[in-house]
Amino acid sequence: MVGRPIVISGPSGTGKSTLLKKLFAEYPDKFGFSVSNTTRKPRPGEINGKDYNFVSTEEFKKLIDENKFIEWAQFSGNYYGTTIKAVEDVATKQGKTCILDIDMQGVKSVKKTSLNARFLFLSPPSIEELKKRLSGRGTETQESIDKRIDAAAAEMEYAQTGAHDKIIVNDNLEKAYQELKEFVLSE
Ligand SMILES: Nc1ncnc2c1ncn2[C@@H]1O[C@H](COP(=O)(O)OP(=O)(O)OP(=O)(O)O)[C@@H](O)[C@H]1O
Repeated sequence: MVGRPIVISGPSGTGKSTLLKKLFAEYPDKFGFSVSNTTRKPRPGEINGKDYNFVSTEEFKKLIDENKFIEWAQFSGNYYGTTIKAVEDVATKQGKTCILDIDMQGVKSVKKTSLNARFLFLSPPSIEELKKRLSGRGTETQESIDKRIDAAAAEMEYAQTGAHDKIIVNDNLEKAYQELKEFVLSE
């Protein structure tokens, strides 16, 4: 059965990608990501509707004006964004439960739509541990780590307001994965 969309959020470096990778590997037919819209040109091998929904800048701007996006952003001259329809399509076209990996602003935005999503917050055991993971991942500069730690504090504060249906602390990966499975399979 296709469940309500599931929104997973939490500070950068908490382990969302790691846990979702495990989930998709174990349940390839049950869960799916939405396809983003972009105005960037397709790279060789990229398939429209699968890798991205490739649209013109004009079309993209029209979707912005019509409030069709959960979130959108502009990077190096191109627009990228997730539409409400793209989330609905995961259920209607792929027959899967949609999983959205987004930040606090995205969570607030989804709450304003009619998507009727379930919200999961993944928390690091502590800010200290989060710093360690971000450094250990080796993908960020010190400046980027500092920025992510600042944003983490705001995310954690927001989670205290009861905005989520479930909070999982990722102190032990296997334990966090079991809790994640219990939550996402409970519908
Ligand atoms: N329970 C855990 N214990 C120790 N390290 C972990 C644990 N879970 C994840 N990690 C490590 O922490 C780092 C950050 O994890 P990951 O990249 O999955 O975070 P993320 O939340 O997806 O971040 P972003 O939002 O920036 O994509 C990775 O190097 C990962 O291997």
